[in-house]
Amino acid sequence: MRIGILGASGRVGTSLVELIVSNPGLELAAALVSPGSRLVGKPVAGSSIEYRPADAAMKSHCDVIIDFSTPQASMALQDAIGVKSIPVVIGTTGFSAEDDARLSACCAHRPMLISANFARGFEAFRLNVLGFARMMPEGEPRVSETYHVRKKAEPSGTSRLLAGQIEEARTAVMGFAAAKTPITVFREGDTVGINAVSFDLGSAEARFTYQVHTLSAYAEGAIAAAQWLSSGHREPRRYSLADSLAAR
Ligand SMILES: NC(=O)C1=CN([C@@H]2O[C@H](COP(=O)(O)OP(=O)(O)OC[C@H]3O[C@@H](n4cnc5c(N)ncnc54)[C@H](O)[C@@H]3O)[C@@H](O)[C@H]2O)C=CC1
Ligand SMILES: O=C(O)C1=N[C@H](C(=O)O)C[C@H](O)C1
Repeated sequence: MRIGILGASGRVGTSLVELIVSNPGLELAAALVSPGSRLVGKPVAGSSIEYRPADAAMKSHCDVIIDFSTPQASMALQDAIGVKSIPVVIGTTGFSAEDDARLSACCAHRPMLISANFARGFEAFRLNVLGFARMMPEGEPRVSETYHVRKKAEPSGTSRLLAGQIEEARTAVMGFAAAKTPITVFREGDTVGINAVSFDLGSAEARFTYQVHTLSAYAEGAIAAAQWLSSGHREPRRYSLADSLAAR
């Protein structure tokens, strides 16, 4: 399978490149970086290709593209792909509501799997949190996150996803609009990712914590999703991580 990476010089992109070039069953077809990157034209270690600016995406004959870049770069990739049917896995977070709507519209042309968190086990963590929220809707939820200091101070896509889905679950059970779930943001050193959810029941409290130790957890999950998305004929629509895990 020929994989293109958008954001190839980033934290996750670097891990993706390493995993792909060390897997004989995979081929790195494109390593796409910022147009002004000092890496443009330089060889990608362990491969036969060079780092290329993102607008070279469509000259690379990829079977699938994996994107861990920025919302702006990700949307520019969609414009570059146009109406072509190439499958795309998107890990980039921080999209505006308008961008997210445009991504959904692009799914009319190609299958796209979009997830705020590809790490192994995150889906099980998410489902357990929502299960608790549905069983104990009176529990006051709080979401918190700890990431590396280079991540913006605003809540992560993961926290926004958890907070929003907890609200939806509680509203559905209680029959009236649940309060917004508060999110507390911590930035600490090189912390890869700690996501925590607590439910205060007054006389008791439940806590769920999910910690990612290495960036490869995200990269492994994204590659597995790309293999699923590009295997067999996938209808051109928007897929979630849950879709790929349920069908394995
Ligand atoms: N869904 C998931 O499981 C995960 C998602 N993320 C998200 O992925 C994104 C990237 O995260 P990191 O790798 O930590 O960030 P990073 O800042 O280390 O890497 C971003 C990469 O995008 C590249 N880039 C920026 N503008 C570009 C452009 N115009 N064209 C091509 N490439 C461009 C940069 O050169 C860099 O290589 C963030 O949105 C982050 O929230 C991060 C980890 C896990
Ligand atoms: O930037 C990160 O590191 C991560 N970003 C994603 C997010 O915004 O949720 C996924 C993961 O939490 C790590």
